[in-house]
Amino acid sequence: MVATGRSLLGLPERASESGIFSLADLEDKELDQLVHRSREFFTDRTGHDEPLRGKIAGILFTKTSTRTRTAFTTAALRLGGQVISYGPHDLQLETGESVEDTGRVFGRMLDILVARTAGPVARLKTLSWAGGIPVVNAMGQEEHPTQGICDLATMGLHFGALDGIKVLYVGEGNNSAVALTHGLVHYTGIELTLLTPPGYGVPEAELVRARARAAERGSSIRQVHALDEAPDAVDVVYTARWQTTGTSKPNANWREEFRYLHIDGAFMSRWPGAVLMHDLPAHRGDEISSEVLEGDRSLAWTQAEMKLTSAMAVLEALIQPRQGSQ
Ligand SMILES: NC(=O)NCCC[C@H](N)C(=O)O
Repeated sequence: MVATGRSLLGLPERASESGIFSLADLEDKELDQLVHRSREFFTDRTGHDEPLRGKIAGILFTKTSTRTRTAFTTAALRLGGQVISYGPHDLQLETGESVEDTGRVFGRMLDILVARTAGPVARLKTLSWAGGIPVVNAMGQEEHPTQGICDLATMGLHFGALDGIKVLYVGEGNNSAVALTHGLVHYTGIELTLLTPPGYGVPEAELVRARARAAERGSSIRQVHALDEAPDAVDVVYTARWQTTGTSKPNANWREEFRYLHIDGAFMSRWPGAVLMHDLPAHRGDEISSEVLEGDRSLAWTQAEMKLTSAMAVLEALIQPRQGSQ
C-alpha cells in the first residue's frame, strides 16, 4: 500500500511537481496500490487513521461535475480533512492573475489541490510546482486519471484480478478512454479494443505511449472503427457519453456518425459473458439504452460508488504524513 504517497511524488525531471496528472506517469506498483486501496475502502470506509486530519484540501472545479467533485469532497471529509471549494468564477485567475502566482498562494495555505479546469494538464503541474503541493487532475482535456483508477478498481472488484482481462471500449476516444488505456497497460496480458467512430478516436500519440508499456507486458491495444472488427470474446464492454465535456464536434449531424455504437440488448448479445461499464453521466438513447444500463450485467452504479473510495485512496496516498506519524 502507498502509505505516505512519497513514491508518487514528483516526476523525475521536476522534483517539486507532485500529484496525479496521468496514469502513464505512475509505476505499476503505485497504480496497483491505489487500485487495491480503492477496493479496501469499498469494503470498509472506516479503515484508516484519518490521514487528512488537520489538513485542508482545495477543490477547484471550473467545469461541471457530479461524481468527481462529490467523491473528492466526501473523501477528504471522511479522511478527517476540511475542504475549500472553488467554482468557475471564484479565483483571481478570472481577472488575470497568473497560474504560477495562484499556485504560490495555494501552497502557503492548502495541503493538496484537486482540480478540474480548462486548458492543458501543464497548468495543473504549474500549480503544483509553484505551490509545492500535490495536485490531482480531476479530469482534463487529455485524460481523466482518477476515473481510470476507479474503473480498474471496479474491474478488480468484479473479476478478482486485472491481468488477462479483455476490454472493449465503445464510443468517443475521450479523456476516460485515454485513462482506461494508460491504466490497463500497467497489467499483463491485457487485450484492449477501442471501437470509436472514424475521426473520434483516442489520439495516436496516446496510443503510441501506451503501446510501449503494453509491449513489455504482453498486452495489446487496437483501435478499430467498424463493429465487425470488434473481438468475438470480451469481459467488459465500456461506454461513455458521446458529448465529452468542453468539446464540440465539427459535423452538426455528428450523432449519425455515432449511432451504430448505441449499446442496447442486441448489441450486448454479441458478448453474452461481458459486464457493462459506464463512467456516467448516461445519456439514454444516445450511447446506451435504459435496459442495459439498469440490467443485471451493468456495473455502472458500483463504478459510480467506487469514485468515492478511489478518491479516498488517492488523497490518502498523496497527503504528507502528520508530524510524528510515519
Ligand atoms: N465520471 C465522470 O467524471 N464524469 C464526467 C464526464 C466524463 C466524460 N468523459 C466527459 O468528459 O464528459
